[in-house]
Amino acid sequence: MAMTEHSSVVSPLLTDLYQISMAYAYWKSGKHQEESTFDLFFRKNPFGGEFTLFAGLEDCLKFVQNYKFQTSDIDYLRKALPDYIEKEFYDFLSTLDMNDIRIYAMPEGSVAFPRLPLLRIEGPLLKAQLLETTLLTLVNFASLVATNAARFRTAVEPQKILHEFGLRRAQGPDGGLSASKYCYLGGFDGTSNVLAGKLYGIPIRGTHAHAFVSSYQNLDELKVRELSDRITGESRPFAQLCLKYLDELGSILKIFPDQTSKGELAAFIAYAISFPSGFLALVDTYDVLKSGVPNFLAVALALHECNYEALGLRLDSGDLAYLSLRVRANFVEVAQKFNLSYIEHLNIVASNDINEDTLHSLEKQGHAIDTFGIGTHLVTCQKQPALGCVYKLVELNGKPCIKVSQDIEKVTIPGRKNVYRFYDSNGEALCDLMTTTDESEPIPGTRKLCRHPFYETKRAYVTPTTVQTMYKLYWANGQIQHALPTWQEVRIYAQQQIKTVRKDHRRNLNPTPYKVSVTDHLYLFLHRLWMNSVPIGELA
Ligand SMILES: Nc1ncnc2c1ncn2[C@@H]1O[C@H](COP(=O)(O)OP(=O)(O)OP(=O)(O)O)[C@@H](O)[C@H]1O
Ligand SMILES: O=P(O)(O)OC[C@H]1O[C@H](OP(=O)(O)OP(=O)(O)O)[C@H](O)[C@@H]1O
Ligand SMILES: O=C(O)c1cccnc1
Ligand SMILES: [Mg+2]
Repeated sequence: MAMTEHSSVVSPLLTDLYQISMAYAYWKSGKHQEESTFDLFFRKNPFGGEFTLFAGLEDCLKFVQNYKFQTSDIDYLRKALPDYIEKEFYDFLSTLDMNDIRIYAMPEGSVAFPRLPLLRIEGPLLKAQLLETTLLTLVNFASLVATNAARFRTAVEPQKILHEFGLRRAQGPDGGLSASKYCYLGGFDGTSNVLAGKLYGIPIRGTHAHAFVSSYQNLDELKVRELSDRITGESRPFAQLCLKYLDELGSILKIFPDQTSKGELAAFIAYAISFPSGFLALVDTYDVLKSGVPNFLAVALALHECNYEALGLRLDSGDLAYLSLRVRANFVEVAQKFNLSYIEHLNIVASNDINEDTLHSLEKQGHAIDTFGIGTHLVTCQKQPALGCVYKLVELNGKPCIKVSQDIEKVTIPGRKNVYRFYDSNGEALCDLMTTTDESEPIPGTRKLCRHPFYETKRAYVTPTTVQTMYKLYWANGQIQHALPTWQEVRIYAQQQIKTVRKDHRRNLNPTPYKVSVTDHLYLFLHRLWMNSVPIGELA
């Protein structure tokens, strides 16, 4: 399945009023058919980093493919817009489609850098203009949260499992669903969001909450106390077995079996009877080391006697590094005493307000956590709430357009451009080179002058071992031009792309800026146009 389900609110009215106002003014003044090119790009990487993951392309293509003002949309506009809007404009809008628009883009999941167009939109001015806000809203959060997830991913060792638990804290239902989708792209392994699992095929994962533990006061409340042996099918007195093992654990773990919470034990027993092959217990409701872990291990050993293996436990408070190490030490002791080596390797899941800095700190301290469950700070992008993608007109009727600014970073790079990524012999990215579309493609093994777009003295010769052409034509003649990859393939591509970015560009503290350069031809073109666009002052 290439295309995944799409939010139903993504439609032509999901835009800013000024797009429709401009559309009318273009139409009224006879400019609507003029041939335009817009670039969609950002100026600064998020989170103080030096890379961004580009996401949201499939949603953009689906939006363009389904672009149609519904009768109710037109009726609403007639009421909402001024009376003097000519009625023929509404007739024009009601038949509008995006079939003569062309969209060039980087593949979804590409690593992107400032000033590179992520999308290049070409076609009639009115139509290309109408797409601005919706394309931005589809790309900005998707790329931001995917990049956030990728940063969390790089903060931990590759074999660690990351689960996204953010739905309850996300910016509304659509924010939650988008976060689950794009965190998976960024390298998370699963989500607690069940709808995201259904829509996007993301593995759904989860444990249980404190409420399940608190819902039991004591063992008498257990209505079911038996469990059938997985192999023989024979009914076993499961609750009794758990109490027997709890007693044995007293001297091994140096705890008092009578002091563990019996409500907690009852909850674990009930949960294990319900999920004998999927038992993962939340152990911090009362006291992790004196109650939660002994109760958990007692149930795990009883499960073993019934030919099942427990999965692990979750820590949700306290010092996660210290507690995880103590828990692992308990696992090692029990594994040795009972000669059950898998007990040593049971999964330790940690959650509770984890952010990127916590992950880096935990890695430095040393810990025994296998899986991180992360919600709030991941999905709300705590470090930076928005990516600043913009949409700028760069060419009209074959003539380049430039937006000048006092702030050099805000000057747009005019004209239709291509982007090439240069790689060294290790497959690491050296720099990106922007060219005008009439320049020839750079050739691998050939030296090329790469210039900073704005600073004359910053330039270098680069000889790439390989060259990646970053754009593909994705939308033309009213059709998606490439069979789109599956969501799994996009995720794999994103993970491969991140590995091509040198470690010093990826580190979290003061990363080295990646070079985004232009050819000599584009440099001269840009600066000539810039000069011509700025009037010469006169001092009296
Ligand atoms: N070893 C650690 N190093 C750095 N940060 C940690 C470590 N262990 C836990 N944290 C973080 O410290 C914070 C602790 O949260 P908080 O102060 O709310 O305490 P708590 O353990 O949740 O207490 P409570 O029992 O009240 O829930 C969390 O953000 C958690 O991710
Ligand atoms: O901490 P996050 O990264 O957002 O991860 C998700 C959190 O959601 C759940 O509890 P919730 O926060 O609802 O309640 P609690 O903090 O009292 O456990 C869970 O136990 C995690 O703590
Ligand atoms: O499954 C979990 O453990 C979970 C799910 C959502 C939020 N917090 C935890
Ligand atoms: Mg919490």
